[in-house]
Amino acid sequence: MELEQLGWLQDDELAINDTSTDKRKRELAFVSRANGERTVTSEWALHGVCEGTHRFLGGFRKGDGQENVAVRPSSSIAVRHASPGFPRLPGRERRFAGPQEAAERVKVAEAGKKDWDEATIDSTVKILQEILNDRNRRAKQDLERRVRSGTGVREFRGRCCGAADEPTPEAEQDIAYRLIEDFTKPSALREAAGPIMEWAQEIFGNVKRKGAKAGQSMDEETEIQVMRDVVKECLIRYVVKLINVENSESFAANSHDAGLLATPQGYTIGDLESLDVDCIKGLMERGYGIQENFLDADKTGDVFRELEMIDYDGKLSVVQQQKMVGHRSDKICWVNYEGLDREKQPGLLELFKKMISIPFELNKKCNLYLQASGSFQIASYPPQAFYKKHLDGGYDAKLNNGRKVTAIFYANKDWTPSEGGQLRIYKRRPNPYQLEKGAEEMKDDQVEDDVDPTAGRLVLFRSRDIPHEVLVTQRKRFAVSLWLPGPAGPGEMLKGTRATYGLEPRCVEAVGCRKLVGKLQRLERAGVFGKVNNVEEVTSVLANAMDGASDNGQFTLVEEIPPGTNDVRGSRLTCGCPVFCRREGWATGGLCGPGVLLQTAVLRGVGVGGRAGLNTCAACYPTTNNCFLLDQR
Ligand SMILES: O=C(O)CCC(=O)C(=O)O
Ligand SMILES: [Fe+2]
Repeated sequence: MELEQLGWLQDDELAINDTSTDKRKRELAFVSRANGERTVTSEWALHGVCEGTHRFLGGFRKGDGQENVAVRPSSSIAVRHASPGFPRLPGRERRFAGPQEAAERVKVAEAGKKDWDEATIDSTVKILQEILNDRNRRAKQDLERRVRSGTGVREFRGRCCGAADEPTPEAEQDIAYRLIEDFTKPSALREAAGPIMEWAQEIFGNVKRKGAKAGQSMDEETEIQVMRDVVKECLIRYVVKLINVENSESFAANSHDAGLLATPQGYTIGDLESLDVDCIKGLMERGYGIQENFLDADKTGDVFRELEMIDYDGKLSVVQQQKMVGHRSDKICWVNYEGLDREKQPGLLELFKKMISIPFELNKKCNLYLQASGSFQIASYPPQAFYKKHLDGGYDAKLNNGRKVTAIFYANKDWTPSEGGQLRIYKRRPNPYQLEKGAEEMKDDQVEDDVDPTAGRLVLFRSRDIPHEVLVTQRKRFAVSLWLPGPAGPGEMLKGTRATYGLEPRCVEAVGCRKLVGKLQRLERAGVFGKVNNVEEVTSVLANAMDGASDNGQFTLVEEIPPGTNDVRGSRLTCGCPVFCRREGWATGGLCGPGVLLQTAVLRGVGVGGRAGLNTCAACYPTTNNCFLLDQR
């Protein structure tokens, strides 16, 4: 097996990639440490993504000095000896830096930026470019994966495995593509060169200091390689951070794009506590949630007056599409935040800001992988208008317009049921993933709720799953809608528990996990959703691979967490056991055999004995690579 060092993750942790040509193995990344003998004998962890049905997302760390490490996603990969390129490194437990920490570091580094002279910056930019383009642009691909992780945004076509670097016409339109290109062009790298190099120097200095303390030193060749790896990692992290900031800001500005993942870290445009737990729970469980007073009465009044003005000014028009004739009779226009008049539209400004924040808040609290969005539809339904039953999105190629969640705000004062115009919500249809797993197809849509378009009310629903209509209205009725794009697969369901919606996922460190057969071990960087105590639901916390799409790599179902603590007594550890593993006799009944057993179809419960506990390590978000160093595809 060939191994390639992907780069430094944090001081003394190294990411290693299996570079063998077998595509199924390609994306495995080991996070590892080497001892002086250049063999993996100390603690190691692994994280990875295997393509196809054996994809797994997750990671754990084991603490004994075992030399053979094998992962069996679809075939076995054994790390017997680390690659000769392994540097001598001091050993120390260390967590990965979170984005805040990274941002702090960037800030520190930025402080000294001015001291860099032109010639040094020029040569640094050359080095950075070289790193990005080295070895079939591996660093750039890594950057791309991190930028795109979880977004469902198109992959670069034909780029995998170092294919030709020709962007397709579509790629050029793709926001991720554009941002990556923008932030890696020479002029942008000139700006970033100083901070990145200073940051890298700081980390490198730490590594050396720690090495010296432990009486270890690197030879010159190793030192160069290590520094290069550190620079590469800093470069990628720095650019990812800039792109995330750019992404979140652009949606308070003037973007019409379906954007990148709405990453809550560092989000400052609006607050991320606008939604009630019940509203989120409703969205996750029955497919729709309702929230009153999303905007206060004064601001809602402003919104109403501003909508009246828009209508009065003749800015709204009927939808001309042939297929819509007889199907809807409202008038609409599309507006984004930047298109608003700061003086004359304070209500809509406030509303847009709050609605733009919704995907960021939902991503913080659920596993929906929503993208940022900033294009609002303003609709006016004159008396007798309607919008017949429809879905806003779908799953198959024809219907999938990317929309995952519909958010609608109403500003119509004192609405009474006799005035009609209700949003009629039908029962959530089972999605293809549920059908595949045996859920029953629904023959006819059944009415679930009639929602008055009352002032201050926000409705969220699953665009792909909830049939809905607007009943004939007797009075003019306004609606402000925002569609939040997101991938159809991930996050459609969280399995194993219903108690975790609306709770912030966080990393956990599981101490004292015992596999069914074997000794006490540590389990790190599992994800856990909040601290709750819900006896009714049996499992109160779900800790899993955080991809939300599958049970792959899912580890921990926790039975109870006493209120107000993160300590867990009597948890159960689960992990997947692929059928082939059992066939080949690999199933030793636990997570940590000589082979790491990874889930495909069957889940196994593994007892966790004794002192099992989950301690939060940091509030974090699954797709930001800070606790899961994963590329999520
Ligand atoms: O205005 C509403 O309540 C719903 C409108 C709607 O379904 C749509 O615009 O797709
Ligand atoms: Fe709709």
